[in-house]
Amino acid sequence: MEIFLAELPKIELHLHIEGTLEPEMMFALAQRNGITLPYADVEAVRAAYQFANLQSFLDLYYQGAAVLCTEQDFYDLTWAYLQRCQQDNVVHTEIFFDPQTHTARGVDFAVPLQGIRRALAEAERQWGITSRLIMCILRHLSEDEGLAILEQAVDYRDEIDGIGLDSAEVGNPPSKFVRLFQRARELGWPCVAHAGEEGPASYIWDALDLLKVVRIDHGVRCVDDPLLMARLASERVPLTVCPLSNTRLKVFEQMADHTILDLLDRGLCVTVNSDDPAYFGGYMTANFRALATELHASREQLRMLSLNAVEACWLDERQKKALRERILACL
Ligand SMILES: Nc1ncnc2[nH]cnc12
Ligand SMILES: [Zn+2]
Repeated sequence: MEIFLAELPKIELHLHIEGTLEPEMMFALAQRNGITLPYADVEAVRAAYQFANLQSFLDLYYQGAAVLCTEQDFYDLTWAYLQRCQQDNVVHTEIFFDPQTHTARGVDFAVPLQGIRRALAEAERQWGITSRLIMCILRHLSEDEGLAILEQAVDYRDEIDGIGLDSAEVGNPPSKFVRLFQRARELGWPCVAHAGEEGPASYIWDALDLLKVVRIDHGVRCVDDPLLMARLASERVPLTVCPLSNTRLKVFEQMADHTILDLLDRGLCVTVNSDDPAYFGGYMTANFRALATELHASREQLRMLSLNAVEACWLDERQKKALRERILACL
């Protein structure tokens, strides 16, 4: 199984680049930028990663992101993640970034974008890893603040491939962002949204019907609503599920309780992703491994999860066909 897990070509569709900041890099960048961290050492950072829910994670995630200041910082962060992709046989990745987290600290809008883009281009050149970049709107902030950052993105239209919605879900429903997503769609961007991670199944309906997203990030709360599950299956709406994240943030008490394989068996287009791997204890292979060891997923199911990600990704049909063949060749 371990060889199969290593060799299976993987496609990642739910990855926050700020969530790949390993404690070692957090310390190195803090030192480089003259920032004092509220931790004595790397071990103290890791020890602090005990989360009760999404908000307790987000507090540390935004605090950690404050060490990212220059284009080189974002390049180094993204490059380290792409090296992990290479090791894990991730052949295509669609990455989120949160510009508002950085512009709020006085970092220019172009800085994260250009650092991330430079690393993505280098990984495609060196290793053939293809990618897309999705700009996320922070839902705990106002729609007007989100609209302002969306207008800044217009100047970089060709360097941003889609718009997403993340951060604190409960109390910040999709209905808060209808105008923003309408504007994003008018500008030609495909849209995605976190929905049904901690929030109710109704947020998934609203992300689809009000925001007209093409994928749902997480979406695991759909199990509470049989009508919604039937719709997701019949329309093959992709759900970018994040198993290790879900257990670390207590969306499921333990991996044995995770419903991803039930959703797969019911015909939903579920995929496996790592979300914020530096905080949740594992990158792509670790997420697949957790399903194999703790949910007893078969090779057929794991292959199907990877094929679903091909279906859900934003590559063109020719590239998708080539990826499908590589996955099906993996026995
Ligand atoms: N899992 C998650 N849910 C919502 N917002 C996030 N930002 C980074 N990771 C997130
Ligand atoms: Zn996420």
